Amino acid sequence: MANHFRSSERQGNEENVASTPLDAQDVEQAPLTSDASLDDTAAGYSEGRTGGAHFAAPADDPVPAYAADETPEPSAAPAAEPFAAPEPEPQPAPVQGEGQSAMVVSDAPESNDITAQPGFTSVFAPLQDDGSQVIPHTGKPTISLRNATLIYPAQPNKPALEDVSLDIYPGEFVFVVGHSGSGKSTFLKLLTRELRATSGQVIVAGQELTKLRNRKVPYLRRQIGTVYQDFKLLPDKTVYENVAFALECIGKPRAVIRAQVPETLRLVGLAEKMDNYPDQLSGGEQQRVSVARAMVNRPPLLVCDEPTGNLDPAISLGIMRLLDRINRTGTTVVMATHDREMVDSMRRRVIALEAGHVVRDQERGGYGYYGAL
Ligand SMILES: Nc1ncnc2c1ncn2[C@@H]1O[C@H](COP(=O)(O)OP(=O)(O)OP(=O)(O)O)[C@@H](O)[C@H]1O
Repeated sequence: MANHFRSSERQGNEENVASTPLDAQDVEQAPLTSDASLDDTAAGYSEGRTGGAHFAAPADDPVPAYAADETPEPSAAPAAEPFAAPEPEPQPAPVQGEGQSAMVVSDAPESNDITAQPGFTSVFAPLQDDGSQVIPHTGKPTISLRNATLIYPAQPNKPALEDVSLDIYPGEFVFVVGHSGSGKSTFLKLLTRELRATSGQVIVAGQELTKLRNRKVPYLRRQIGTVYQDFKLLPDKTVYENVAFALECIGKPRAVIRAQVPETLRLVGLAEKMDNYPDQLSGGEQQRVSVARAMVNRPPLLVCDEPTGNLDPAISLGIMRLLDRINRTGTTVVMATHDREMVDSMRRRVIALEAGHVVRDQERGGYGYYGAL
């Protein structure tokens, strides 16, 4: 969606990061409530996981300083709780199928699943389900699709998504899985209104996106943080400037930017690298910058498309810890991924797509069997 957010040209040197402690893990504990500007915006944000974060009313937003289709993924919403959830205790591996909802259409056996083999220890074990991860499906969903279909003009006879109906509630952490080409990215693009559904309804933050006027799209996107596999950092801006840019685009005052950007960079463990350029960072660090950029204005919804796709497992764990903590403050997270091990370890809600259809929607689900992807 952010077509002027160019991909950085190198993925960075992972050795440096692999050997460093997961500093995000430590700094993530730092509360984000120390500056008045954040406190000012705290009203309207609900507390804790079960309540989830609320969307700000678009009408209250200032006029955007950019055109709809030039928008980076600005994020604007009231400040969340500090990202300071306690680390969950390691739990015994959950039973496959536990918590499975009635909506399961198919869930093929996982006989090739190395994670099911005796003695296997996941790098994501620290993120294992702590039993508190099922969000009640009550109240107003953050995301609601009703018979949503998306047909690309280049593929008129093969809908990329067809007749998809589902609800995602505030505070949920939802993995979207499926074969390459199954429709995961298309689904995420419907949520951010990068694409408009061909038919059906897509409601995000109480707005029907198929009817939303283009000029209103920036207001929607302020409330959605986005994280992509290829980071999409601006190579000619420093770490600080990359994060600040998201706030500048939505007209935040300089004083707010000066307070909020360093605080967020501290949160993701990059306080020391504020003046570096993206090509001076490892891949994991670049992704932490993009998480910081997505979260700097505390959006109630975070949409992630393969955020760990370019990272090795140890670095991915650092990013997932960060996203997990963000989710535990009440932010709804929807993440497309091919990372079987991560999904199997975390046991959150899993929505599986096949050829544009939802074939499984499972609480505390596993990755499922998709063969080579
Ligand atoms: N711009 C486009 N024009 C035409 N067809 C498209 C376009 N983008 C995607 N498609 C098709 O839509 C279907 C779904 O693609 P999508 O990118 O959503 O899949 P995906 O599950 O995200 O795949 P991957 O895991 O490889 O990223 C595929 O058949 C793909 O070829």
